[in-house]
Amino acid sequence: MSKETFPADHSGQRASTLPYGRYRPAPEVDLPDRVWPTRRITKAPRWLSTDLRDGNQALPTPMDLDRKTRMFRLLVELGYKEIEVGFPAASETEFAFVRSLIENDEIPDDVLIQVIVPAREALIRRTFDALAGAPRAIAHLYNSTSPAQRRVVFGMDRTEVEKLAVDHARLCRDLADRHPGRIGFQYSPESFSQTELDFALRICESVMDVWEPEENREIILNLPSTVECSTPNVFADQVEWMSRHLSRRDHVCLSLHPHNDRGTAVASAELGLLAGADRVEGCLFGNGERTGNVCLTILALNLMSQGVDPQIDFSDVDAVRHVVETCTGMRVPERYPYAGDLVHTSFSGSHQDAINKGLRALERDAAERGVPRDTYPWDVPYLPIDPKDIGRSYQAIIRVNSQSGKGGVDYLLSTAHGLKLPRGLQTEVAALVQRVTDGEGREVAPDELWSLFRAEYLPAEPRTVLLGHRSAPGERGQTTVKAEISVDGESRALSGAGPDLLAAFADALAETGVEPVVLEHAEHPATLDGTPGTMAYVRTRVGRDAFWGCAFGPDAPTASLRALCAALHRHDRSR
Ligand SMILES: CC(=O)SCCNC(=O)CCNC(=O)[C@H](O)C(C)(C)COP(=O)(O)OP(=O)(O)OC[C@H]1O[C@@H](n2cnc3c(N)ncnc32)[C@H](O)[C@@H]1OP(=O)(O)O
Ligand SMILES: CC(C)C(=O)C(=O)O
Repeated sequence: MSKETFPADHSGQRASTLPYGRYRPAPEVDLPDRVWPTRRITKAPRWLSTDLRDGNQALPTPMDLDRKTRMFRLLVELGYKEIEVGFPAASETEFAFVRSLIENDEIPDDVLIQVIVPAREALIRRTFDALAGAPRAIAHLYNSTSPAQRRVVFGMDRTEVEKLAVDHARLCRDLADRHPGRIGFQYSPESFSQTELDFALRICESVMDVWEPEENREIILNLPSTVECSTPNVFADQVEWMSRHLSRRDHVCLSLHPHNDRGTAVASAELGLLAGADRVEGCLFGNGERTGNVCLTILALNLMSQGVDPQIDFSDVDAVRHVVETCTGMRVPERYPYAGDLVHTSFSGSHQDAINKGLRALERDAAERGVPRDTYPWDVPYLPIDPKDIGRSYQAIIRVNSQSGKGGVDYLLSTAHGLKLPRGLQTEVAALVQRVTDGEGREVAPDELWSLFRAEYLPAEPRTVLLGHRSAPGERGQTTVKAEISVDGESRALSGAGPDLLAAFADALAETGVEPVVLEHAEHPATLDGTPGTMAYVRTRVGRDAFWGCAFGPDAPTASLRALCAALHRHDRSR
């Protein structure tokens, strides 16, 4: 044997020409005793939907009043209790929407609306005008804090940016004090994840000094990864560091606002929760600036998949998706977790086989234990959750193309038509289907699969037709049969004997010049074209070859004898 190492070294993998040297890694957080890695998420966080704000500001065509109202109602129906309804100072539409919610009494008593505003006086005043008459609301103040934003956007140093935040926090407090309803506060050090932690802490503390959180006067500090710029563990360290260092922590709701620039917003949010956050802001299906906000749908269903109640109703995820797609004009991609068209669909044979077996085992185990199938513990390979739990039917779970095997074919024939093909027949039908899928390079739809199966195994006009039969016990435990058949339209009366009915019929058929030997036989109750009866499968050797035949009949004996005729038909056709 060669002494060469395996796998081979990677010297073939060459340095790229990408200018990676322009980019700097995220700074590490000095937190050697971090605790988040050993924690688990055991309850749903507080959720805030920002579909109507961060989601909306990222759309090529922002939602109009009608679409915003439709989205708001959806969010309420789903169970969101904190909803950021807009940026009232941005436009007339945004302002009018907040007014319409308040004036039309659209906000349920247990739902808190939130409005966002930057640290700019005129915009803050306009925002509070929008809230007139609201019994309760959260005013969400933000300003960016990262070194780059301080330098290029504000042209300010740390102290000046801190003053900007404090002055406008004070204005918010003054306006809130004059508001007849109850206005809570949220502050976001925008671009938190790119801000030096000591400065993020300092500015949050200074804002808190103005808002004075205390018992029954919670404030929300929201930590955005405005641009996601590190692996989720670094974000988690940042969150844990803040959570540990913040004063008045008992009166602070620590919130996260992850974006998805690196494609890891969900992981960042989940690790951030482990790190001590209480609340997550995000959007349905991850809508939002650039690559989006963290996806609230995924976060919720990830919780469900771990046995934790997400407290949001995604029991009909496709209906939710429909409303979101209509309101935003965005499409949820096919492979999108939980909600994409293809995420519960399997084309590949080994997956289909395992899913098929897993679903059957689930049905069987649930029935054996007398537990309803829909509450029985889920353990089906390749399906992290039961698609039914989020309102999806099983129709699309298995689709057949050239990557598929017998498990998939069997699944479709059994779920759509109640067939229980014997294993050998499954293999044969899969090969038949493969000739189409491979030969024509395409998928075979369930209806087409059924037509293929019927044309091959359930011939409408077999050469040999069973017209009638009568059986009786014979000598030495044998069964005798008298049968009337027609072969190529010519009627014949036959009789035979054998150890069972099928063998007796095979014996009788010898009179026609064929001598079938029954090798396998199966049958089960079935309904064909709305008629209840029996489906039978018979594998017969004729000469050197063996053929499966299938037939439906009003009773098991008739179906079985017809299945033998169907096998002979296939034998004749093969010659
Ligand atoms: C990360 C986020 O998602 S934050 C939310 C962002 N959302 C939006 O911007 C959507 C709505 N925004 C808008 O409609 C408009 O931007 C408006 C109405 C708010 C403001 O419009 P304009 O007055 O034309 O200002 P513009 O948007 O260009 O803002 C830039 C100005 O605001 C300043 N600014 C930017 N962010 C902030 C902030 N957080 N706090 C205070 N000032 C800020 C900038 O320094 C700049 O000031 P300058 O004009 O003196 O240079
Ligand atoms: C202002 C905040 C919350 C924001 O939208 C962001 O930083 O992405």
